[in-house]
Amino acid sequence: MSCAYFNAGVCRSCTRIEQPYADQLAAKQARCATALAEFSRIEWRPPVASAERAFRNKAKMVVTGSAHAPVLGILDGTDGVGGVDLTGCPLYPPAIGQAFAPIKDFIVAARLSPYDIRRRRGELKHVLLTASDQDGHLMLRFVLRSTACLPAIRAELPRLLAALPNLTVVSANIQPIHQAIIEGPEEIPLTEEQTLTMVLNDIPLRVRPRSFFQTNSVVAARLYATARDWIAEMAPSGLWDLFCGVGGFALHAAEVIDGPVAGIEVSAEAIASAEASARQLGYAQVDFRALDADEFVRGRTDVPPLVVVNPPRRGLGPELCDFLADSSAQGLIYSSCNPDSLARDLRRLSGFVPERAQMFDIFPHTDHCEVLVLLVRQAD
Ligand SMILES: C[S@@+](CC[C@H](N)C(=O)[O-])C[C@H]1O[C@@H](n2cnc3c(N)ncnc32)[C@H](O)[C@@H]1O
Repeated sequence: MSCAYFNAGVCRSCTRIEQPYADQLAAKQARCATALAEFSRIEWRPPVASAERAFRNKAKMVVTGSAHAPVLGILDGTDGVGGVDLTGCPLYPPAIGQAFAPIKDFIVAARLSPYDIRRRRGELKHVLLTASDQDGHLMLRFVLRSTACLPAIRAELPRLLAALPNLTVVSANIQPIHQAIIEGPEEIPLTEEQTLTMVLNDIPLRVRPRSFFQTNSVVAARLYATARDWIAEMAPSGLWDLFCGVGGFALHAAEVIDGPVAGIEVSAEAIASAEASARQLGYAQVDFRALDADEFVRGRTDVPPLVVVNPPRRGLGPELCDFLADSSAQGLIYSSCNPDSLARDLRRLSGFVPERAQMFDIFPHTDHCEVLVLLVRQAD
């Protein structure tokens, strides 16, 4: 695949884009297999490929330029003020690509001055845009230094909503800190609707402004469907989904097992979304709770036969690994976005043998990927 931004040397985010996609996939698979080489019983299933373009459901654009001529893209790396326009990035689907021009018009009309990192002046830091694949509905978040320009945003918003009829969720995130972190803790809704529904394998997953959601919906759907198949094969009488987010694994699991399913996640907002999906699907056997995973497991003896875990990049950590190793769980399904922390955790999960793994290319043209591993308790 060819990208004009990469070829011009102005964006190097897709570090592997010059490599033919089949070679990228093989290299990524080899890197995962190398990271887990010590687990010799693993049977690797064929990697799951992505579309090469238009696969990203989320755009995170830094805003630079001026209130009269805003630039949406990335910093140009020179003085921390100049930016590169990336609105034609081929990773975005049409629903996202076509929304950038009306959003720029809105920034001009509302006179939102881009945040100037060097002078520490200006208000608008980022524009975050998410699209649902099915209907092209959009969620737009303005990351602002303060609430100062909210009246101007509110005044101009009806015109933006008229220009983008698929724009159903708008919010402002207040990020007063002068740091390279994208989001702050305060989210101010600007539309009544604050949920974007992503339907994956006929399961409605409800994404709110601050929820984690995989950035490649098509490959994420394959990931959840594969986990559901592996769960069905093991036919457990109950299941925990730790780090469940808006409930992707738990809601897929509930389709194929009879017993209780618990989903645990630290974000109360994500849990509210997961509960709403369970209600919509009529799944009374699924119980979602907003808790820290370590806290949830501490002292428990009622561990179900199968546990699904999908932690952030840092992995499970020693406490959770030791708890699971000492528990009565007979199987584990570990979905990881970091083969290194995955390998470290697998080493610590004594008593479990990794038997099967599959790589899902959620992030084409980069070195990142998702790996799903099935671990089975070893007979004494
Ligand atoms: C990689 S995401 C996975 C989300 C979900 N399984 C999915 O498929 O979208 C990791 C999730 O773990 C949550 N998380 C982070 N630390 C946590 C903790 N200590 N306890 C419980 N959940 C946590 C994050 O909020 C995030 O939703």
